[in-house]
Amino acid sequence: MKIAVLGGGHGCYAAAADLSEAGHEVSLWRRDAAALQPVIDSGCITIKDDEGQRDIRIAHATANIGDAIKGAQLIVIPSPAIAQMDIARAMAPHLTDGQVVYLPPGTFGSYLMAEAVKAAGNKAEVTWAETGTLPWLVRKHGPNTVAITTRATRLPTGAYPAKRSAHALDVIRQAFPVVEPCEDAMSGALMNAGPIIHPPLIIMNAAPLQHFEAWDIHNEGTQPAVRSVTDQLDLERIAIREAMGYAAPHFPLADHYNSDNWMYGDVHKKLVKSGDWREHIDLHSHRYMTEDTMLGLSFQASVADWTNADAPISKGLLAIAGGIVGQDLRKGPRALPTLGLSGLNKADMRELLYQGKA
Ligand SMILES: NC(=O)C1=CN([C@@H]2O[C@H](COP(=O)(O)OP(=O)(O)OC[C@H]3O[C@@H](n4cnc5c(N)ncnc54)[C@H](OP(=O)(O)O)[C@@H]3O)[C@@H](O)[C@H]2O)C=CC1
Ligand SMILES: CC(C)(CO)C(=O)C(=O)O
Repeated sequence: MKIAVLGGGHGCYAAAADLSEAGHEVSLWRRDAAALQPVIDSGCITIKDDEGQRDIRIAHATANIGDAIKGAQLIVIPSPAIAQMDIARAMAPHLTDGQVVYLPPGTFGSYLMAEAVKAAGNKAEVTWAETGTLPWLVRKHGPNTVAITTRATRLPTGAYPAKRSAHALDVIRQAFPVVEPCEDAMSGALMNAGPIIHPPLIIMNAAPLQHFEAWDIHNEGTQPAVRSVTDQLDLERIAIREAMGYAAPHFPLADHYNSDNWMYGDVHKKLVKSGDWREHIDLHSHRYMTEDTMLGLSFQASVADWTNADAPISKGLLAIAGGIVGQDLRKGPRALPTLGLSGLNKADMRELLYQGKA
């Protein structure tokens, strides 16, 4: 299948390499042309994983987004949510009927990006979908080398508009056989693990993160108090899902630590052992704050308000994060009131997510 991968981060390079190795014809686009040059020059991305090290040929690498998207059945955007609106605007002139765009993970970006593309004047019948995590635990080890700690074993995925879920899932499954359907884009967004795992990790580790040059939030940064707050935050996410009427499995994050039922299987020990997560995290600019907290947790807290679900941990963490960055994160860019969606009743919200905005 022809697949476009959009973005320049760890996940995009893993996507381009893995999907190429699986036999797909991949076009990799990133906005930073100079940074892409090593891939263009060598024609390859090197994978390091349990199978060893190998060079994978990438069919196309380009800084022209129109060229990357042309003819692609599937467009995969494994980029942080903060990149989504810029990428939507850059893609808008080029999307065509039948294409499927997959956001692993999404942060409700499938709804926002679809509407941004329509607002830019492109009325093509494109289906958007999102899941709860990146299909790889991965860090770059060089300008065209990725170290993949593991791959996802389950990818719960919701589509926007949900009436085209079957088409979206059929296309995505060709690239990601472990995809599992969930109700709609909001259900997919409420599977996102980033806003659950990262806010407690960065807020409760704020002092060591600012004191030490590098700190491993998953190793010494994950103490019982942090786990306990994370578990409570995740129970709030699940209560919100239930208040929305979404069915189990809810992918409790505790499974990531205790079992092999979660999206990556039993991998937490491997992640800690890799040493790749001992890093410098700037509390103002790192995506754990700008993506998972300012967008993702703010979205979750607003859905809690909208469904009248009790969510003291979500709101408490959001308030402290707001204190760190000096902003009222209740009014974040993805909070339902900011999106103009908080006035809908549940039936109208369901209809919007199923049919798409008229
Ligand atoms: N890495 C991991 O193991 C995991 C990641 N995730 C999630 O997966 C997603 C991808 O993560 P990861 O790959 O690590 O992210 P990165 O932090 O590596 O992504 C950074 C890249 O995003 C691109 N980018 C940033 N802003 C923009 C923009 N406005 N327009 C276009 N491109 C932009 C930049 O490309 P350029 O340099 O070309 O400007 C940059 O290189 C995130 O949502 C993350 O939360 C989830 C679980 C695990
Ligand atoms: C590994 C994981 C799931 C937790 O930090 C992640 O999201 C990341 O590193 O970006």
